[in-house]
Amino acid sequence: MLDDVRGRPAPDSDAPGGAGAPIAALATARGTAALAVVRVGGAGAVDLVASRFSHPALATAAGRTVHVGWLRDGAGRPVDQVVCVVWRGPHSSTGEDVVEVTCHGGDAVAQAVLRTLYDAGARPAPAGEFTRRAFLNGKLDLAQAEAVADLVHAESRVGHRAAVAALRGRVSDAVAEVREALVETAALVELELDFAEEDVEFADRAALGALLDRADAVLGELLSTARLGALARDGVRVVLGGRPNAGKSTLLNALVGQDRAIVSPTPGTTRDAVEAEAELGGLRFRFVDTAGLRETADAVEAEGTRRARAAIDGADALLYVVDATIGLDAEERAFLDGLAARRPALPVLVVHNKADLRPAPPADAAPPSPADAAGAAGGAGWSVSAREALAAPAALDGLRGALLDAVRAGLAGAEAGEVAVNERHRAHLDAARGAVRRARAALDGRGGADTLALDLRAALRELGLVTGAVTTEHVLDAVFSRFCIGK
Ligand SMILES: Nc1nc2c(c(=O)[nH]1)N(C=O)[C@@H](CNc1ccc(C(=O)N[C@@H](CCC(=O)O)C(=O)O)cc1)CN2
Ligand SMILES: Nc1nc2c(ncn2[C@@H]2O[C@H](COP(=O)(O)OP(=O)(O)OP(=O)(O)O)[C@@H](O)[C@H]2O)c(=O)[nH]1
Ligand SMILES: [Mg+2]
Repeated sequence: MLDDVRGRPAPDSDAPGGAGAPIAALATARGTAALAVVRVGGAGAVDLVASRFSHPALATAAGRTVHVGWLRDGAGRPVDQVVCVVWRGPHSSTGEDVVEVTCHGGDAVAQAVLRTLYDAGARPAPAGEFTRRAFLNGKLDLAQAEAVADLVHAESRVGHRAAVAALRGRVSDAVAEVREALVETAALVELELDFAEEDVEFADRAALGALLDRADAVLGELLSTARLGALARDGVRVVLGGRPNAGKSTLLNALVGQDRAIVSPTPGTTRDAVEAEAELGGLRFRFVDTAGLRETADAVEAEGTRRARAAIDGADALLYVVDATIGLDAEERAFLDGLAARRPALPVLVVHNKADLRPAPPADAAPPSPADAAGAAGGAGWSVSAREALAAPAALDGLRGALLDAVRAGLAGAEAGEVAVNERHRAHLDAARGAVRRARAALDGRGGADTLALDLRAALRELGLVTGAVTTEHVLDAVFSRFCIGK
């Protein structure tokens, strides 16, 4: 069942610590730090903090004022010297009264401050509760609220930019643009429905078609950013695969500049997948070293090989490492051809390693081009010495650049716009586009205005689910469960 949960009155209870009591939570990370911030929010928040503050006049403080004093526990013992920032609703981040208590950092102080406030009648804030209230009070729409979680979790420059764009309402604005086109279309179509018996066509079908095409185009643009959104949030998973002893583990260590994976001259050294991260072009790359691919009677190594294949199947890109003194054999070419057939969009770079063991190429030999490198089995690939690169990380810059280019090639320029929708948005936008296209087909077939109207309503509902104009408790729980306590 759909319902608009905004504006619904908060559950009422005046009991201290009860459902209507102010909520309190640590807003900063745990652990040793110079300062920690405890947030208290909801009706009565200012009175509650004032009851434990050395200056009781805090209770009548105006919004956006700062007060220095001592927080005392119920027995009057000093807990900490603190700074209180008072926010009066509706001019606060949540729209309600909020007091921020900045105390000294460290777990013992922050916990003592929290205990004092709970003792005074506050109740612990559930995860995401502050942002949920900001949404319910109309301070943020749902896409903006999600951006708050994305901002906090962003681990790369691109992820940060995408979250800032969404917080500023760029996803919501694009959705609103589609929404307006559809509302206009729907109004014209519904008008026609009312007069259906008189067989009057009010709506200019060409104009309706243009509105639907516009909606389809904007939805397409938004959907094209979903892949960037996934990579910005989860990182780019690059698997290092290849024969045993090709130098995969050495290459992993060289790429991330850390001694992460065990290297040895014995083929079959790596068994479990080993992960290490590095930032490249503003994206977080997660490199995954795997067991060498070969038939083996050793049960443990065979399991490693199975995991290696599974890792390749789940990869965003593959660095296929080859010992250049041996080259690619027929079985490997067949494997890479099969992979290219199964996952045509997977960037695959063939890396010819141990170049130091090969005689230097003639001076006039052309350097490998990214186009060659990207071609799977047939490509000339990249020639590197992972071992030498351990001491000279810049030696791999060409390979890094080619990898980044190959990954970016699959993003259709989405990075430039900064907007990057998340998986939840993608599902609703995709459903909305499906409905828009059904509406377009109904229009083209000069089909009944009644199915057209249904399709338009379905599309509008999906758009509403992105921004939270339409929502359910289930959607809100799914969104806000991703938040940390205190957000
Ligand atoms: N100390 C502190 N820093 C913080 C936050 C906070 O709550 N406290 N934020 C937590 O999210 C973020 C800033 N977000 C905020 C969003 C709105 C309002 C606010 O007071 N809005 C009012 C007034 C708007 C205006 O004058 O422009 C309003 O919407 O009515 C405050 C902070 C990040 N930094
Ligand atoms: N000369 C030379 N030796 C290398 C190079 N890269 C790796 N090696 C050596 O090749 C051997 C195997 O290297 P690893 O990195 O363990 O190879 P691997 O592909 O991870 O092997 P498995 O884990 O068994 O699949 C080690 O003795 C490395 O020192 C290189 O660029 N040049
Ligand atoms: Mg290895």
